[in-house]
Amino acid sequence: MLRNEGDRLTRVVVCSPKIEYFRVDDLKLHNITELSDPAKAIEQHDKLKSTMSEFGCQVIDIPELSNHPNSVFTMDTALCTPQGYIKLRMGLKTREGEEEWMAQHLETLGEPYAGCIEPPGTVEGGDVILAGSVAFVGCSRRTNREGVRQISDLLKRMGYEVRVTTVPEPYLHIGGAMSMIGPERVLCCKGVFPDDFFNGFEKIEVSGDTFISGNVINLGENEVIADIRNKEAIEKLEQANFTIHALDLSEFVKGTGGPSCLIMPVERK
Ligand SMILES: NC(=[NH2+])NCCC[C@H](N)C(=O)O
Repeated sequence: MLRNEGDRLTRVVVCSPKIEYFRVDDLKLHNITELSDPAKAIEQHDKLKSTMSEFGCQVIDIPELSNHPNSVFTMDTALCTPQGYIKLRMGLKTREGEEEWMAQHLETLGEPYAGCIEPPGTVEGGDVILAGSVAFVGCSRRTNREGVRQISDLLKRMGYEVRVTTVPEPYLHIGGAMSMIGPERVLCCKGVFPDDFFNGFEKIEVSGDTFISGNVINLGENEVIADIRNKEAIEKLEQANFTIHALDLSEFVKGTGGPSCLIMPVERK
């Protein structure tokens, strides 16, 4: 059950890189810029998992989907809501199949099914951020207009006010440019969002010079996980009295992912 990405993280699904993430035939087709170093990637991912466990979050680690190097980026494949999970539909051809794989794992975990995105709609998890009574949705290279229409319908039926914006380059998803950092607080990149987009929320703004400048994992209680290179966000959050777990996630930046792309939050309280 997840109502607000700003709440405390209590249960998460991750997928440790073992074989598939290091076995990429065509980097471009998988939107991966560079092959990562296996030993480093495994160590970095272990640190991510232990940071979440030590915070008190249950971490469920599922095996990679074969021939799907991007399956380590579990964020994108489903959306957990107050009524159960929504099976999404990937916008990148080489990721097709990850939706069904994740749906099966969520079923095993006892998550109720709450709907799905049908063709020709595409929606990736990085483009939907639940924030209590509001849902922030990005229309992007990965989430098309029809996908936005379908996900908006599903979320409105659950009582969400849906706010949609177009995600500009260099961001892949809305989640590269914003993260919830508390129930009514967001970290966001300047110049990306309409002026009234975050009405009712308190903003901490960063200039946003990379595709993941606005991307952190909200653990809850003013604690976040950030990539060590995300200096401006770290500095601003420190000034706001946050505790930052600055992790080196270089091997996943090579795969064009930020910290939150590596987790599928199933429950927040
Ligand atoms: N939510 C995210 N930003 N996920 C990053 C996904 C990266 C992956 N290479 C892709 O292009 O699909």
